[in-house]
Amino acid sequence: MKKISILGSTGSIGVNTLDVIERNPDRFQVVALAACSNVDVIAQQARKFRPQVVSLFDTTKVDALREQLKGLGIEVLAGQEGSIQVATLPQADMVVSGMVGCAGLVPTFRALKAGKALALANKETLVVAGKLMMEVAAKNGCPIIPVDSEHSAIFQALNGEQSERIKRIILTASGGPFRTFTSEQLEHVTRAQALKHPNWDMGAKITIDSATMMNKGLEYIEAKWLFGLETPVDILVHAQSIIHSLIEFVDTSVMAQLGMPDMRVPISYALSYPDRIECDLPSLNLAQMGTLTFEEPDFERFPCLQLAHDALDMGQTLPAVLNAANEIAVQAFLDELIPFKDIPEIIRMTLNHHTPSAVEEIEDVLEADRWAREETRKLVTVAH
Ligand SMILES: NC(=O)C1=CN([C@@H]2O[C@H](COP(=O)(O)OP(=O)(O)OC[C@H]3O[C@@H](n4cnc5c(N)ncnc54)[C@H](OP(=O)(O)O)[C@@H]3O)[C@@H](O)[C@H]2O)C=CC1
Ligand SMILES: CC(=O)[C@@H](O)[C@H](O)COP(=O)(O)O
Ligand SMILES: [Mn+2]
Repeated sequence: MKKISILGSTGSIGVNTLDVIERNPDRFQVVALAACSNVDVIAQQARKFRPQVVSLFDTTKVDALREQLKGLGIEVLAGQEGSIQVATLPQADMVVSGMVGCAGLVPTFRALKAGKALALANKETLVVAGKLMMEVAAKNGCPIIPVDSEHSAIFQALNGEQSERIKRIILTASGGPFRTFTSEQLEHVTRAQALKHPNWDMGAKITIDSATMMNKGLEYIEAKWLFGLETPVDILVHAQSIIHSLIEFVDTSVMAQLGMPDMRVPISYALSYPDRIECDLPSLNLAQMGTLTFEEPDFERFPCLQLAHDALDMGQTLPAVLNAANEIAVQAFLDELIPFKDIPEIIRMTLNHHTPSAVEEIEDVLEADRWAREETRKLVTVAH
């Protein structure tokens, strides 16, 4: 029985993870859950899965959660310390990192420090602190099994081969809801349009990231940390999200992983790796699908792609600043304070205002993150 702690249990990744666990009660057991403020959902999850520990980041909500779980013998914790306890619970064999944004960094890092196997969905942790995360995982012998669909595809296609045998990774992108929009059309897109991903049902932040294609920029950085900074990563637009990514090996042979766009597949794989478990989900029917299409990405219409490439190339604190600026700009767009096209502009300005410094420890990342949030908020206020 594999014992699982879930960071971000109330979100899209968390709920899909619990669905996989519920379908496999003989294999997996939930030992701890953490979320931010969603009392009702985490309480309902706790009543159903009976973890030892639950935690809410929002300390003002904890009394309400304690009230709902009274008499069940479940320990209720709060704040970042609570998330860390969920991430490091001695009984947990594996931690699913499914919080959104840099908020997941410290608990995820602490899970690795505690020697936990990591099922990683929270790509932002690798974007902001890839070097530190990979170092601590290597030092403590912790496997990082990617949950992000593209990185799960690459991991599966690699099938244990050495990364040195990879010629290049081909990271697929749906292109998002605005794949065919002109630059002029992008000036007038609405929040509701941006929240309609063509293929995937996900949380709001990543859905907007897909619309700006910052998601692919973040995934480019994520792939570099997971599969080798020297490995070339090309982005290929594939509107149907059926081929989840490909690897070209040095002999030009190409391996791909395909499947219906359903996160329960990469989640099942990460939880059961190196095994595979049966999933009672619809099979891929390529004949019914008919056509799969491929295009080059457009770095002009989707400037976030270039911003992410440049931030990784320049290194130091720039990826952390890129990420924080993106989180604030995306939230400002969701709050209807700025138009869609301001998202990359505001991120670019924040990056330009930043004096990069070395990242030696997590506190350096957190400091850059704090600075960038404040700077971006000022830019949002000016733009509004
Ligand atoms: N959704 C998907 O299909 C995919 C997601 N990912 C990645 O997975 C991560 C999660 O995405 P998704 O599930 O869509 O996001 P959601 O917005 O749906 O869920 C976010 C989760 O994080 C929790 N959370 C947010 N802030 C904090 C905090 N400060 N402390 C503790 N918990 C917090 C939320 O709690 P609460 O509900 O209480 O606010 C919620 O449980 C992201 O990094 C995303 O890029 C990657 C591939 C696919
Ligand atoms: C499901 C998943 O992994 C998301 O990251 C998804 O890939 C988003 O799609 P695009 O960013 O390709 O639009
Ligand atoms: Mn993805």
